[in-house]
Amino acid sequence: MNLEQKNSLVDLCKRVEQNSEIGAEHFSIYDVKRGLRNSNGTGVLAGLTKVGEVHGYVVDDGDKISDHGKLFYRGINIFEVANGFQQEKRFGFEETCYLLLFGNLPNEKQLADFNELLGSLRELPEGFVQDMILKAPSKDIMNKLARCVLASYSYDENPDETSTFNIIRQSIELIARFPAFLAYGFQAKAHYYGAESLFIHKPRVDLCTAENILTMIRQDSEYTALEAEILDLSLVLHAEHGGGNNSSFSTRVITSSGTDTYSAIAAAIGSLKGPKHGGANAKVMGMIDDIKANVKDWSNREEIKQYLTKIINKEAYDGSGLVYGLGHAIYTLSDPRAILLKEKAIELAKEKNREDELNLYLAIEELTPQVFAEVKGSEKEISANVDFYSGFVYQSLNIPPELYTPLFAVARVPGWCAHRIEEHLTGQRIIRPAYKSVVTKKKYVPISERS
Ligand SMILES: CC(=O)SCCNC(=O)CCNC(=O)[C@H](O)C(C)(C)COP(=O)(O)OP(=O)(O)OC[C@H]1O[C@@H](n2cnc3c(N)ncnc32)[C@H](O)[C@@H]1OP(=O)(O)O
Ligand SMILES: O=C([O-])CC(=O)C(=O)O
Repeated sequence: MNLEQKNSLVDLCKRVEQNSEIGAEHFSIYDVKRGLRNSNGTGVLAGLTKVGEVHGYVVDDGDKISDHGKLFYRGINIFEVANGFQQEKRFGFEETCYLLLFGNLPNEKQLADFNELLGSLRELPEGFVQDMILKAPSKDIMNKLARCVLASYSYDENPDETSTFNIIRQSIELIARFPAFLAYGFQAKAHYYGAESLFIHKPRVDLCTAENILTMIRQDSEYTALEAEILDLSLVLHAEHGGGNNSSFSTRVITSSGTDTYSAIAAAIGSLKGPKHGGANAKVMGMIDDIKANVKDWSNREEIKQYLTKIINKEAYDGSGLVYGLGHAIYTLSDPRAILLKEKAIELAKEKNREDELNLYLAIEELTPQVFAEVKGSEKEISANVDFYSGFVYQSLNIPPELYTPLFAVARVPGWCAHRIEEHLTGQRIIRPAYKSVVTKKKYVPISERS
């Protein structure tokens, strides 16, 4: 684009800004549920699900009352899910995929068969790595994941059929292949944009999802049992979050049009990438670096508070006014996933000598709600969400930062697929809410008469 074209685009931007102005009063006149939220802060009821349940408050006489967060996968509390497989010293992500997709925990034989099936599907189709990944590397791995999903359409002999069998087949194939999409997308980026040596390790049928990720992203394929165990737990904790989160709702909206699995899952990845959703885990890391660079004494709570005030006042970090990793649409007092990840962060901080850094996270978690209340004069409860400690945990496992949000995507595929299947089986209608037009009616003007 030349300078003249750029300037004319700047003028067009001003025009669209003027033409897009909708006075705040219109939203109350027409009782628009901005962000699909009711006036008391609860979400608009948009559907029914048996996949996941997210509890963050109780409603008493129309008032929203804050509560500690609870998360259920197919009716089972996430704490029980995590304790269950960890106590039995097993990996849990595959069992979680089975639970989310089919509705029940698998017995030993069912889990073994499912693991075998996933193992047999992990390798990418012939030519895929060369043609779809290495020939078009991307600086952003989320973009690469979305493209891998869309490209999978061309490698599927029956991509469009929306029978339950076909959707489940495609879902299992995607769950199996995502670790390779992530690892090879990362290798292509590191090689073509970071001048690193290129290595492509094949997935192994005998390894679980977490182990395959670690083995494929590392040149020496080495990982410790603790690293695999923590990554597996993190995948489990990120696997599902009800039908209303932005990416699962996107999956349901798109599924309701009757389109193919690849289109629906690619859209979900686009949603998850956003900094207010899964992209927040990467934003947290940038924010922590920014705080470290600007707060001289990390143990000085007053200094931290002052900097958080600047962030919320849009005077620091990315100017968005957001303290990333805090706040949630449903959770108020706590996010159960953040509690579990915080436990891991504390363990890892001791082991890796990162306690000073962890103390900074703990201070931000504790002080942000105070600063938020002071600056905004808001009674809204904000607490650490799943994205706050996940980056610290991944960093302690030596996982590169550009993979933090993509790992969230790998984990969420079973959740998205379970919602797609449920929408397909129970939705029955295209999702199509209303938009009230508030534009003044005008006549079409012939081109010769326009100013
Ligand atoms: C996996 C996940 O998606 S978990 C969420 C990950 N996202 C983040 O961590 C980003 C930071 N947090 C946020 O942006 C928000 O808390 C969200 C998007 C997660 C949830 O937002 P909601 O609960 O719907 O709150 P909503 O968007 O209505 O915000 C209400 C007000 O609180 C502010 N607010 C909410 N969270 C924060 C925060 N973390 N820091 C500063 N301000 C915040 C909003 O900017 C808004 O202010 P305004 O009224 O002046 O515009
Ligand atoms: O529920 C939400 O809005 C966001 C979230 O935490 C998730 O999708 O994991």
